[in-house]
Amino acid sequence: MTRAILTDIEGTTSSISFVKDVLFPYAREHLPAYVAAHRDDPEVRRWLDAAAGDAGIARDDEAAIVATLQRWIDEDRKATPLKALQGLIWADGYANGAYRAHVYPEVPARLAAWHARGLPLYVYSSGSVAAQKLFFGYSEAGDLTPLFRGYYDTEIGGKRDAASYARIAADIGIAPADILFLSDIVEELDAARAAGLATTWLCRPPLACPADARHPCVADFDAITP
Ligand SMILES: CSCCC(=O)C(=O)COP(=O)(O)O
Ligand SMILES: [Mg+2]
Repeated sequence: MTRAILTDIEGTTSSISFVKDVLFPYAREHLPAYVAAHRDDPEVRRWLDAAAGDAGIARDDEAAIVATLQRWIDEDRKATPLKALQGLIWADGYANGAYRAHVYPEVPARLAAWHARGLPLYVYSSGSVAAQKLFFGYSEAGDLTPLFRGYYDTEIGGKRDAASYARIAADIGIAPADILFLSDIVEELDAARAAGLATTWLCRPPLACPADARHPCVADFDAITP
């Protein structure tokens, strides 16, 4: 029996295109000026140092760190320091109205219906928790954050690692089998299943569910019956 829902964002609640064609270019463009303006903020410094450590760059070589972060954006690297810095940069774009986060049309009503039924809803995304809260706080459908009980990012572990889902289930305090994980990425669903979670694969049009799909597969949230 489903007692909680854990959802991915990109490709699941929201289009891949919004993340890749709007959010990533915004972060890429504004990264140099943001780092220059905030290099001494403790949180920014922490993530710049972490990125430098991961990349084997001297922590005082700011130009190399910025260039590395921009390359990671181009490669869609799910590196925790990059994701944290992206979240900080995106805050300005949401606040000044440069964009609002895309959500598929049926998603807000379906989340609201599950929430009204008493099903606790959680997010697990490679985007930082701060970025997730901005995303749903400034969505095209308005502020959806009251619908969510909690948020998880890669600080709890990678999305293709079964141990991450075990940690999330333990943190939520619900048996893994009673948590339904929604994602568009089969490797994430495989990892969640390995930890004992129930899974549903979102294959958004123009993609279609393959006949031999190894997870329950749907085209949208209306087809999910938890
Ligand atoms: C929540 S902010 C935008 C999402 C993001 O940065 C990203 O890398 C998407 O990852 P997901 O795990 O939601 O597919
Ligand atoms: Mg996804």
